[in-house]
Amino acid sequence: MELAVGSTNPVKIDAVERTLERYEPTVTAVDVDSGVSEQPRSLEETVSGAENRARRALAATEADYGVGLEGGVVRLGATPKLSLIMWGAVTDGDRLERGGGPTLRLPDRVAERVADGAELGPVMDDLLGTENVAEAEGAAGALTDGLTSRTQALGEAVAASFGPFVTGYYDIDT
Ligand SMILES: O=c1[nH]c(=O)c2ncn([C@@H]3O[C@H](COP(=O)(O)OP(=O)(O)OP(=O)(O)O)[C@@H](O)[C@H]3O)c2[nH]1
Ligand SMILES: [Mg+2]
Repeated sequence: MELAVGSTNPVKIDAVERTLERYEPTVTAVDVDSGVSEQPRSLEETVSGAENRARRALAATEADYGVGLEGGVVRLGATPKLSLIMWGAVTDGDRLERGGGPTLRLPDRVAERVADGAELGPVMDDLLGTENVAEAEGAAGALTDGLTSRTQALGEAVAASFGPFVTGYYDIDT
């Protein structure tokens, strides 16, 4: 199975390769524009980023499927707290399916800076004293003491958005 992923971040490529291992995927990383801000700030913007990445990656290749993954932040609850969300989109050029990964609350000192306009990755690096944690365990790994990782978390979004293409359960949808 040939897959085009709309990112050159190795963590995203790895998440797709590992999750879809059963289908013996050949994965091409495509440097596409997400069409949304570097740090999406709503569910809609995050999902749009994933959709654009999936469509643009497929359009740039001869792959069977285009896959897009996007991380964003949303406000949850009454207090102005931010949570990290991860969404995926998969298209075969005809249908497009979406699916989400986990949601993790951000610590207040991280959320405050992201709310002020900063991008999550660099803020996490500052907090942890790391370089490019977004290409390693990610905020998802750091905030759970390694109970999950960015690869695993993104993998859930891949599974959720790819499922409709490989099961028969959606065939009766209109
Ligand atoms: O989904 C995520 N899970 C994580 O555990 C995580 N840790 C950090 N970030 C940051 O969230 C922002 C948007 O992410 P994003 O989808 O634009 O990815 P990215 O910028 O790393 O790659 P890409 O844009 O080159 O594809 C970027 O500031 C990332 O650094 C994460 N996002
Ligand atoms: Mg990005």
